[in-house]
Amino acid sequence: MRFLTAGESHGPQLTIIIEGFPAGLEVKADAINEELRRRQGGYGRGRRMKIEKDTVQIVGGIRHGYTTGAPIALVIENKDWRNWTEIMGPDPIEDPSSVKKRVSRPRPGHADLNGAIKYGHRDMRDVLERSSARETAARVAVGTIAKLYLKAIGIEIAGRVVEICGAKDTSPLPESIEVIREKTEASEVRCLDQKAEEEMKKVIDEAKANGDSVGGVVETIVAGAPVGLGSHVHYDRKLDAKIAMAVMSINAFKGVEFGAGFEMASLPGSQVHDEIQWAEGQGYSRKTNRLGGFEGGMTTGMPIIVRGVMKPIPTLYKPLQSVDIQSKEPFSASIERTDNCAVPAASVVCEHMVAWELALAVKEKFGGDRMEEVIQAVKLHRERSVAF
Ligand SMILES: Cc1cc2nc3c(=O)[nH]c(=O)nc-3n(C[C@H](O)[C@H](O)[C@H](O)COP(=O)(O)O)c2cc1C
Ligand SMILES: C=C(O[C@@H]1CC(C(=O)O)=C[C@@H](OP(=O)(O)O)[C@H]1O)C(=O)O
Repeated sequence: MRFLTAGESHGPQLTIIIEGFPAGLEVKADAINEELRRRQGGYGRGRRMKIEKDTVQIVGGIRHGYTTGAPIALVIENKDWRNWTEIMGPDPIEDPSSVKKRVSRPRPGHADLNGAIKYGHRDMRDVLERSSARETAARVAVGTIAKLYLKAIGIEIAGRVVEICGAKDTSPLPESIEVIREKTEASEVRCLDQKAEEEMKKVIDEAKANGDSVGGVVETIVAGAPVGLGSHVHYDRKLDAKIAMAVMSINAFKGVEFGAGFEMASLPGSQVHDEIQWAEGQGYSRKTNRLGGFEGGMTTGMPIIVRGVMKPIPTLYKPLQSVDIQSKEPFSASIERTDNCAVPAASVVCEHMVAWELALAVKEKFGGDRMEEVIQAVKLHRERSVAF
């Protein structure tokens, strides 16, 4: 299974092609739209999100509400495009400077300068249009289909924000994915605890007032993954490593941890490894889940707990020092429309990247051209795991 996306942030649309989902999976546009709505929201977003109202058009591979097994093609329009038609048009224009000045002032922390040097762009718009996290809308659309596929075999996913610039939500995880969803949906920052929410909003407001930006930590929780997704046999078959890559691929993500994560560095083995137990009719489980659902690159059957850290947004209303690539003069970067915190939105993106990697792992282990084949194979594997 694989997917590709194309499209610029201020171009007409995002275009998505996904290959490999079996036939017979129920997919409704509304389900994708609901997840797109979740990604668009969250405290700290900028003016762009007031313009967009992301909705998906299904233009291939799904008929009468079910996948056919053919490649799935999706489109998400950029409503902002109509304000950028001249600047973003594909056709040659006589005098580019009459349309708009080149973007020649790279923002520290964004892709602008590296992309310009690498691809030889004197107008850094040709970098920023594609490096923009606008593309994460496409990933959420793909991830929603992955979530539906996983749900059909008993795997559920939720996400939450655990920190924004030092303001932490230390509340324990509720037992049920449904409760996590309800509580985070009621929160403007997608955390569980109301007091933490107020603190997080405060640090976002303070940063905004100072022309600054903030990052944070998000957590994705997966319940119901069967034992043995992924493999220990080769570096590129370890599922925790693949998930880490998928999470790190989200714009502005700089680190990933599973379970107790970096805290493990200061704990002895007796306080890290999860003791194994067995019960009639239930099979094996762990007494604790400090390893976050993975041993040997394979799922243990315990919930997967993966966290990612997002750096603060690079575009700042109070700009940092940089250099104009035309004049080579130093300057304070020009002020652009921007989010000042996108951690709540990123938590939704993280859920969907994890969903995609799990869907790949399920497909690899269980195969299947039709959904009923997948469902049957997973059921048999679960029964064998309990009886083992
Ligand atoms: C949901 C989301 C929204 C973002 N919004 C902005 C933004 O408004 N302004 C900005 O400069 N960066 C924003 N970013 C971060 C940049 O896209 C990112 O820092 C940039 O692509 C460079 O990539 P890197 O940080 O991974 O190195 C956002 C990231 C995410 C995940
Ligand atoms: C468009 C989205 O996020 C954008 C990500 C982004 C960036 O530099 O990554 C910059 C901003 O775009 P603009 O420059 O148009 O204001 C964000 O709004 C989105 O999430 O849908």
